[in-house]
Amino acid sequence: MTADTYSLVKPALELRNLSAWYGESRALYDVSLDVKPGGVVSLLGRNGAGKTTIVKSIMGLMNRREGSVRFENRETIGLSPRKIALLGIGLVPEERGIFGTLTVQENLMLPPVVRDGGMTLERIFDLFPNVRARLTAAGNALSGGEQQMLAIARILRTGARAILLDEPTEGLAPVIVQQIRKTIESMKEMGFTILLVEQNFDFAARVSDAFVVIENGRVVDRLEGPLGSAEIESVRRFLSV
Ligand SMILES: Nc1ncnc2c1ncn2[C@@H]1O[C@H](COP(=O)(O)OP(=O)(O)OP(=O)(O)O)[C@@H](O)[C@H]1O
Repeated sequence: MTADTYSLVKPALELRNLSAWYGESRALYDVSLDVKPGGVVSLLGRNGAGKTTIVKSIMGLMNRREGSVRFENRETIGLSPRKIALLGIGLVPEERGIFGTLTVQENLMLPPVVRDGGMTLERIFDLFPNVRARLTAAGNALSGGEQQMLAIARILRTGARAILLDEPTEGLAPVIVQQIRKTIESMKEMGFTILLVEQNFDFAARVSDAFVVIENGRVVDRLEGPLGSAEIESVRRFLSV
């Protein structure tokens, strides 16, 4: 999507004044951001800034959250994580959630289909040939890259239209990171709404339409891509990367 078209499209995922707590401890303060269909928004920020908490809050995984999280015009505050998933939001968590004693095929088929229009296995195997090649392997026999691919692949099968990716490139070799970049680009072309948490700013800068910078549980900056070199420098300085 070009920067011009991106600015005209209505958001699919809209956060307004989202706040969340771990027990008594407040972790998010009035976070507002939009992600459009076919758009990728990256959450940037140092360790402990609150990026994962935003993703967990969108899925309803915090015991207390306030404000508004709308997906395709439906308010999700007050809904259970299961109902939120049924609306078509899928999470690929940082720890990937692959079951080590199940095979790749079993892991792939595990999440329930939530909506029509999920990707067929054939299409998934086109995107992830490694997943097909390893179908009978146990989850714990996979490399980190293969686990990440499987974690993304199984969400695409469910019919989710918005995908929350928490640090998908963490600990992976550059060649795998490039494969994940291609996957995200294909998902964009297919119109998925993607919210990405990334420590790897170079990676995020390449795939994102917009960036939201988080610090101490608050949005401290918003940038629309593609970034100019001055903006890249200032974000880099902020993140100290
Ligand atoms: N289960 C928890 N209980 C209490 N506090 C938590 C919990 N998980 C995270 N926090 C706190 O919430 C704040 C935000 O953490 P969060 O994991 O969202 O940060 P992050 O930006 O995703 O960083 P990282 O890259 O380190 O995962 C931090 O101060 C963290 O210590």
